Amino acid sequence: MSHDGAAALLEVRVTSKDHVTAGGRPQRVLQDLQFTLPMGRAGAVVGPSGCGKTTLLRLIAGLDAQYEGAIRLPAGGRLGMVFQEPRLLPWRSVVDNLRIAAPQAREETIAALLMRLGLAEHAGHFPGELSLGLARRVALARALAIEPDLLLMDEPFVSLDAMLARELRGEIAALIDERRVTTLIVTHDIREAIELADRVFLLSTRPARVFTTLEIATPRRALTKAAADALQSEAEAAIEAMRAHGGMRA
Ligand SMILES: Nc1ncnc2c1ncn2[C@@H]1O[C@H](COP(=O)(O)OP(=O)(O)OP(=O)(O)O)[C@@H](O)[C@H]1O
Repeated sequence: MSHDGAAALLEVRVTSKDHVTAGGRPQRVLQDLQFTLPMGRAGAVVGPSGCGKTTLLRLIAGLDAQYEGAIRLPAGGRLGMVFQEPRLLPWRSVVDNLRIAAPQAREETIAALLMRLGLAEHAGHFPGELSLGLARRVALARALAIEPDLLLMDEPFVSLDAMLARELRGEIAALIDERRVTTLIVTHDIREAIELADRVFLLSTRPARVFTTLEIATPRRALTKAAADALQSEAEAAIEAMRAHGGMRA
């Protein structure tokens, strides 16, 4: 594998990735999985439960180097990551969590980020005092504080109630537009992906590959319900066709 950062886009080409099962046998999780995402754009990876989405994100983040293929990060190569679990330092306040992650960030930048994400009044709170929704916001603020060249998010709305999830989705969409940060979001929810991304990569069942890419041409803010419905139908038809072929190339 190779993992370097000098491209004008995120380029992912995973020829193969195996995990070892509890019984000690190799299990192919990803095979011939390829996609690209231009700088400043948002991509969403959508796939069935257990198909390998988190595995893919870990390869892109450089947390797992055991794969065949090549991954090139957008120029700069600085990564911000929001995990499913917020993973904040429990013995540090919200503002300290940001300061520690981004020691070079100016105090005003950190204060502005906390304000922007509705966290100003929680700056002195400790992670244990926060709801999951707030902790996710802190994790997002922390990832943005480092001014990443690539922002990776793994199921940022999972386990939030519908209203909170909608609210956070709107915030993230606005932040992506404002900051033009190249963003890759993993989700199992097609509608969520269509509403957030410029490009949606649909993954097959295991071993996962990208079997369809949806281009969301309309600017995010101008996406009408009718246009989102049409894209969702297109995605669902592609998934049906993929399943009908037993996960093989349709
Ligand atoms: N470290 C590991 N060792 C062995 N098997 C693993 C490891 N990590 C993941 N797996 C297996 O690889 C497959 C893909 O897991 P992964 O978590 O990447 O899928 P996912 O699409 O993110 O799932 P979900 O939608 O449930 O979050 C699963 O069968 C999982 O059990």
